Amino acid sequence: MILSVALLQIDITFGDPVANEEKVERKFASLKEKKVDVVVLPELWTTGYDLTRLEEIADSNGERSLSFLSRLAQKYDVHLVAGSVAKRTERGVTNSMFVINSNGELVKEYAKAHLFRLMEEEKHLVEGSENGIFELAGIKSAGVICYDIRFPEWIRTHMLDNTKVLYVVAEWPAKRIDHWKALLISRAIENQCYVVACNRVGADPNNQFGGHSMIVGPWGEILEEADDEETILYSELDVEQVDDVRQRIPIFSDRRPDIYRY
Ligand SMILES: NC(=O)CCC(=O)C(=O)O
Repeated sequence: MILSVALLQIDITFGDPVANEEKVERKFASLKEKKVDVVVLPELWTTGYDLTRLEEIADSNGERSLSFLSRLAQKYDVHLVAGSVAKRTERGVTNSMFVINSNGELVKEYAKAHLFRLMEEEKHLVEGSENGIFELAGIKSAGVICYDIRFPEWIRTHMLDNTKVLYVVAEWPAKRIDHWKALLISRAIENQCYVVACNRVGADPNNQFGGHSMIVGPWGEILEEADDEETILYSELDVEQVDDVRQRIPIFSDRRPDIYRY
């Protein structure tokens, strides 16, 4: 089975959900003529890291973003791994990913589990504790958010039941872009899965963001990589390749959880 993906590597207007929705709408209109199965957006694409104004700009229960995304999914007949948005909930604001199918239905919601202190997330956001596993386009998949990729044990938790595609949405700064690339390739090799990773570009008052959105294959090969400009990155994933690699080096059946610490 071939899965065709399009990653919207965009700049994000700081603290301005309306401007960001307008941009995303324009990007959808410019998607290639050929059929795309899944469109991926970056982390916190409605607000950016304008965390001190979340009181004002976070999305109440995600309602506004869900309605916007659901309309786009239906209009363009695509599934969405819709980055993440600042969602106001009863227990605080979460950094939440919405996965929406082409009928406009919410398939999965995942709240970022590991908050990133270097960008002061822990002062303004509350963490999630549920996994990001879902099925999309008939493929067992998982989604995580940015800093989460530094936790191989969390990613492994998502990959144990034959998950084949790992989506990563991010606002990863340029100064650590070498870590971004190495971590994505490592997560693909050690889990023998596709990694579909969408970062943002541009700057906010505190950071310059690095782009280099990537699609990595289950053998660790970079299939597509963007530079640090706004772009739409396309790729076609041959999902059966995951089974081939897992048969060649059967790490999942060779694991020794009886001797591991966690
Ligand atoms: N938005 C994030 O979680 C950034 C993570 C990051 O920059 C890192 O180095 O990790």
